[in-house]
Amino acid sequence: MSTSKGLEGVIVAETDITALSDDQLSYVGYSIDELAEKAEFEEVIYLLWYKKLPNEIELESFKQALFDEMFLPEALIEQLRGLNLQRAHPMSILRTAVSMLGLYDDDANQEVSEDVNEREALRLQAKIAPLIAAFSRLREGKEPIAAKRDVSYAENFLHMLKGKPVDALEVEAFNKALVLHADHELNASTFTARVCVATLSDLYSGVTAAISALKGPLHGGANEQVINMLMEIKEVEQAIPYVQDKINQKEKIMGMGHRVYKTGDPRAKHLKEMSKQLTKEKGQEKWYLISEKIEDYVKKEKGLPANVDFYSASVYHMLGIDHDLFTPIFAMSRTSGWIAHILEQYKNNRLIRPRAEYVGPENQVYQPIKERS
Ligand SMILES: CC(=O)SCCNC(=O)CCNC(=O)[C@H](O)C(C)(C)COP(=O)(O)OP(=O)(O)OC[C@H]1O[C@@H](n2cnc3c(N)ncnc32)[C@H](O)[C@@H]1OP(=O)(O)O
Ligand SMILES: O=C([O-])CC(=O)C(=O)O
Repeated sequence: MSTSKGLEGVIVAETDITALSDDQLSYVGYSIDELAEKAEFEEVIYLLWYKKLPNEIELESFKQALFDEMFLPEALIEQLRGLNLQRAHPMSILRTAVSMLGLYDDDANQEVSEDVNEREALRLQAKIAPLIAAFSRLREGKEPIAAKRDVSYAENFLHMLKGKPVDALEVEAFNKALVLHADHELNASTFTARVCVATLSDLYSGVTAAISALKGPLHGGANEQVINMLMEIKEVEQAIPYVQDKINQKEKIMGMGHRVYKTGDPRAKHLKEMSKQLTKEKGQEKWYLISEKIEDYVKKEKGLPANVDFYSASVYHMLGIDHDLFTPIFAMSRTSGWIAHILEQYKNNRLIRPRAEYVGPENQVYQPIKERS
């Protein structure tokens, strides 16, 4: 038996959702560069789930269906109030709350089928937006805000979170971030979701498992670490000494490096441009400039490119979003990709059960407890 640490380079599934090759990324054959510039997040969700871009009528009815589910059961809001909202990390709250959402969906008790999955998928994608917005507001002592009819998913989330008007550039930036985070082949959280549902467990279980995996700082949790780093650095001239010191201490620079991309993450340039525009518009260019200095230095010294988590940090900061909500927002977007992969797994399912090579001691003799050292 041969092993591949971290399953690097091991191909474990065929997929028609997302392709990563030669440091390019596409969803169902559409380049991420084009989607980032032109697509609404709702179109991308539809593309990932149904493998085609919707026409006008299909998109309208999909958006309406999402809007119709964009509310939370009252009982769930009451339960959210009782969680340890001030102290628990929002990713832990989200992990628990998405699991709780499943308690209010009768379909989660049904045997897995195409109809059941489709209804659950829509509900979960719709409700995760008011869910994050609601617990964020509740922890600040504010009441949840209802979704607005006839606005995009991106705008609706910002509306439910902030409860005040957002400008067009903010909506554009947020929509772009949602499009860019929507799917990414067999990253750790998506693989986790697929392992979970390959036992024929339900969609809520798959997404809850995926959220748990996304939370870690080597994966989605890195975006919060990036903003913490920028806040610690504070001034542009401190950027290089700070990173030099980290590298000398053999610490990782968050938001840099990637298991698959070696020359660059194709999503990063779009977020970089958004970061540049937003920081300029808001007169806070230093966050972009600090980021750029770190990126250039780590690329030069370690040959590592910025990943998707790097510039999303300054983008979300410019949108006035609490830093500990950055990873939940990643999860909100990635739910679309997790669901696409869960549906693909169900369609062509086989239990995922690899092997491990045993390297521990052998032929040990059981000793009564009193005789053990
Ligand atoms: C959405 C996402 O999940 S994107 C990734 C988000 N995660 C981060 O940004 C965290 C920082 N980056 C990392 O930890 C890594 O680059 C990962 C986890 C993303 C990829 O890791 P792997 O492919 O497993 O690479 P691994 O961690 O083994 O690193 C290989 C070498 O590069 C170094 N390295 C990798 N990333 C970094 C980094 N960000 N900063 C400094 N050194 C790094 C490692 O120390 C290691 O060096 P060594 O060979 O001298 O020991
Ligand atoms: O693919 C990965 O390993 C991590 C990543 O960039 C993502 O999930 O977006």
